[in-house]
Order: sequence, then structure tokens, then C-alpha cells
Amino acid sequence: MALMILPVVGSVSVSESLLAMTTVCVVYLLLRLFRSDIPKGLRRLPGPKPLPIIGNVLEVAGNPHLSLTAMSERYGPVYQIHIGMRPVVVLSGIDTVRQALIKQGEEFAGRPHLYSFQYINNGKSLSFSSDKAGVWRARRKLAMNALRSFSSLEGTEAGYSCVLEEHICKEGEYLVQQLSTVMKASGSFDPFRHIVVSVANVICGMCFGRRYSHDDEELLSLVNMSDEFGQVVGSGNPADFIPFLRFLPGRTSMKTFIDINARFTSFVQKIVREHYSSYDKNNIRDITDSLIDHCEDRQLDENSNVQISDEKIVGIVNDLFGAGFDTISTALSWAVVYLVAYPEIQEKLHQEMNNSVGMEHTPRLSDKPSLPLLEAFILELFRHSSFLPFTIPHCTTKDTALNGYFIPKDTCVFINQWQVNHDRALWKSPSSFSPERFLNADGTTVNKMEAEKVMIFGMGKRRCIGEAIGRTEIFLFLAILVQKLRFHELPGHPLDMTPEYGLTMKNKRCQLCASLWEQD
Ligand code: HEM
Repeated sequence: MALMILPVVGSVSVSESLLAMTTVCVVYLLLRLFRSDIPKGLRRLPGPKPLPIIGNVLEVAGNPHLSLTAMSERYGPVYQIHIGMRPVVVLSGIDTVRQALIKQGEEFAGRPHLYSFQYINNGKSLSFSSDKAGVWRARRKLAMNALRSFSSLEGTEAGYSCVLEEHICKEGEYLVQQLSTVMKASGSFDPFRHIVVSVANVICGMCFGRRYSHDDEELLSLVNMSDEFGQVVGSGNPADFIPFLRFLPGRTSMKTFIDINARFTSFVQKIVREHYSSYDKNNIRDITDSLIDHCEDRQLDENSNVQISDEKIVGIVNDLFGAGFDTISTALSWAVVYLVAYPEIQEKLHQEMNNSVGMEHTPRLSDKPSLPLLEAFILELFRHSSFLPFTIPHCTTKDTALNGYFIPKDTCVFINQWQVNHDRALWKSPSSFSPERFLNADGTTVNKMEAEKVMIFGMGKRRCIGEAIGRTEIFLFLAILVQKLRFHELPGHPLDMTPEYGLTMKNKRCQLCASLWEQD
């Protein structure tokens, strides 16, 4: 075939012709090499045809959660796209996702080697690194134990069921004061700007035993970088798959990303160093101390005798801190935006609070059973906003098959949580915001079966380890805000609910107003 096209090329030398033929042959052989053989009885993955070099980037870019949802309608719940030259399998549909992450959990529990991931936590991240299964499992267990033991510690003051409740209630009350003060001084506020500090203070309290003022420059510059972090590690970032894009200038270029991670790590390292110098085995103050304590007992996984470096153990605190403030502050910032967008729901939530808890005492976890509408509002917030549209990318740990399609080892896998939460087969009118969909007919309890359909914490082996803390924090902060403050638009500044795509999709930064209910 190559010989047939030679005459039309014109006056080319023999060596040029040979070179052209060799190139065509090499490319052909390479393509054959990468096109894996399909075992008997299994099918090749369906999906859109990729363009050379860039693959399907043009069809995916912008809002991958929407474009990949549209593709799932065309190709089904398991299909393949190419980002650059790299194949990526995309999973949607609750049954397929459950099959992969729960029934075939081991096979889909890996993390891919992505360029950006190596800069997170110096490549030692529990959440993003492609550690061997034994190392990851041992670190995950350690992190879960540390979280469990600290979140269930008794509060320092009477009246709190645990230290986590105490931290959240105090920060929530302070947030109300802070927003009221800013309202008096400036007439409006950016919800994310203040919520993120309050939420960061809860996780700082648990991890480092300290809190920061709402004007602390170091903490502010750190937490404000989370937008850029999420934009780079969100599923489908072309720079992770097409090397030359890493060097293009721009706001979310790799250089900025590397810088963000270095600053974040050095912030945590400084605190960890201070903890090492004042560490006392008989007085474990916080999660950092508890992890240092574990460094002395290195044989963490009795079954596989896995050895983990001190650096990796202490690095866990970096993961917990990072995951613990960005997700929760994004959720709460969206919650305030939804309260403003749906004032009649805000009114009902406040009424429920007034009737069940009253205005005198700060809401507690024990009030949850009497606040079903608030719980339903949070579930609908998770579902409708799907602010974590994809899980962190997964990777197959061995050759496998799903729904009859062959998926080779080391294939990058995207799990489309947004699709599950907006699937017409699962939800009635998925695009309308209706907390009532989660209430039983008499409106007094939450329908657990409906609640379990919402997918925002992932599922299976890699399921979020901070889920219980996340749910507790969102419930308590929101209960306190709904009890005390009525949020509304700043006149002349209509609300824009379009999300900004990233690992966590944020609401557009905006100015809102709030007044104390008792003053209305
Ligand atoms: C509303 C709050 C939160 C949401 C929606 C959320 C969601 C998620 C999701 C979707 C994943 C990825 C699951 C996967 O890859 O399949 C994840 C992983 C993780 N989350 Fe969360 N998260 C939240 C809060 C937290 C908190 C408060 C912490 C810690 C204090 C935390 C720690 C982690 C860690 C360490 C992982 C990695 C687990 C692993 O790779 O084994 N998260 N989370």
C-alpha cells in the first residue's frame, strides 16, 4: 500500500521512500502492539473513534461529566475513550459501578500513574499514589484508625457527645458571628471565603490540635489554592495524558500545580516537625501525634509484613488535611447557594428547626432524627450538585472483564458519579431540586433506600474514609447556619449556579447577604 502512494508524492529519493515506508510500518506495528488481543468469549470495548495524538480530548473537554454522560447514552455503561494516546474506560449506571467497585473491587482498586499525581504529597499520597496494594491497604487502615479514634474522643466540655461535635459546634457558632460582622461592615460576603476557614479549623483541630483566625494569611493563601488543585487533578485533565500540554502557560499549568503542592506539603511538614520535637508517648494530643506513635510500631500489616517509611506514615496527615477541608467547604458553600436559590425551602428548613430544636440551644447530633427535611436537603444537595462528579481515577490491577467487555491490566478507569445521580432510570425529574424526594410519604423520616442511591463518596475498596466525619460536619454546620441566619441575594447580583469543573466542582465565587432570623 505504501508503494502505491509513492508515485503521487513526486520526485522523492529512494532513501526518502524507504524512510517513509519504514515509518508507516513502525506506526502500524505500534498500533497493533497497543491494540490488545481480546480473550475468547469477551468483546472489545465500544466508544468514539479517537483522533491521532489527541484522542477524544475535543469531545470531552470543558465539562467532562456532561460529555461523558451523553456518551454513556450512546455507548452504554462501559465504554472506552482515548485521552491523548491513552485508553480510559468510563463507567456509569449504578449496577455497573456496583459490579466493578464492590463485586470486582480488588480488580478496580488501583490508581493510575498520572503525571500530576506524582506531585501530590511528594508522590506519597494515600489517595493519589499508585502504591502497591499491600502498602496502600496498611496506610488506609492506619488513617482510618487515626480518624476513628480522634473523632470519637470525649469532648473537653460537658454537653458534647464527642470532640468532633465540640469542634464543629464552636466553629459553627463562630462562623455565624463572623458572617454577621462582615455583613455589618461590608454589606455582603463571599460564602466560600469564610466557610473554608471554619471547616479547615475543624480538621486542623483534629490533625494538629490548633485553630487559625479567619484573617490568618498563611492559612487563607493555602485554602484558597484548593480551586487550582482540583482543576488539575479532576478526571479528564488532558495535561495528564498529553505530555506537551504540561508546559503550556496558563492559570492551571503544571508549574502552578507543582508550586501549590510544594507549599501545601511544607505547611504540613513544619507542623509535623514541631510535633516531633514536643511529642510525648504518654500524651497523644492529636492525629499527628498518633501517627508519629505508629512509626515506632512499623509492622503494620500482620499478614504481609509490609514495611512503610516514617515519611509515608506521617504523610497521611497531609492527605487527611487536604481531603478534609476542600470537600466539606465546597459542599457547605453550595448549600448556602442552594438556600438562596430556593428561598421557600430555606423557610421550611428554618421552620423545622424552630419547631423541633427551638432557637435557644445550638443544634447537636442528637437532634438529627427530628430534622428529616434538613437531612433530605443535604442528600438532594449531594445528588443535584454532584460536586464530586467523578471519583479519583481508578486503575485495573489485573486483566478483567466487565459486562462482557475485556479490560486489560493498568487501564485508567473514570467513574461518573454525576451520571449515577442524574440517571433518568433511577430518579424522577433528575434536574429538578427537590429534597422531598428523599422523605417518606408522611414527611417525618428519610427513605433510606432512596438515600443509598446517591453516589458522592465513591464505593467499595476506595470508598472515602472521611465519610462519617463529612456527613457529621455538613449536618451540624448547616443546622447552625439555618437556625441563625437567613441568606439572600445581593440586590443587582443574580445568582449564577453554573459549576466550575474540577475534582470538586465549585460554585462561582459570589457575594451574598445574610440577616439574623430573630431580627426579621
Ligand atoms: C463531603 C465530604 C467528602 C466527600 C464528598 C468525599 C468524597 C470522596 C471520594 C469521591 C473519594 C474517592 C473515592 C474513589 O476514588 O473511589 C474520596 C477519597 C478519600 N477521602 Fe473523601 N470525601 C469527603 C470528605 C473527606 C474527609 C473529611 C476526609 C478526611 C478527613 C476524607 C478523606 C479521604 C481519603 C483519605 C480518600 C482516599 C481513599 C483511598 O484512596 O483509599 N474525605 N473521598
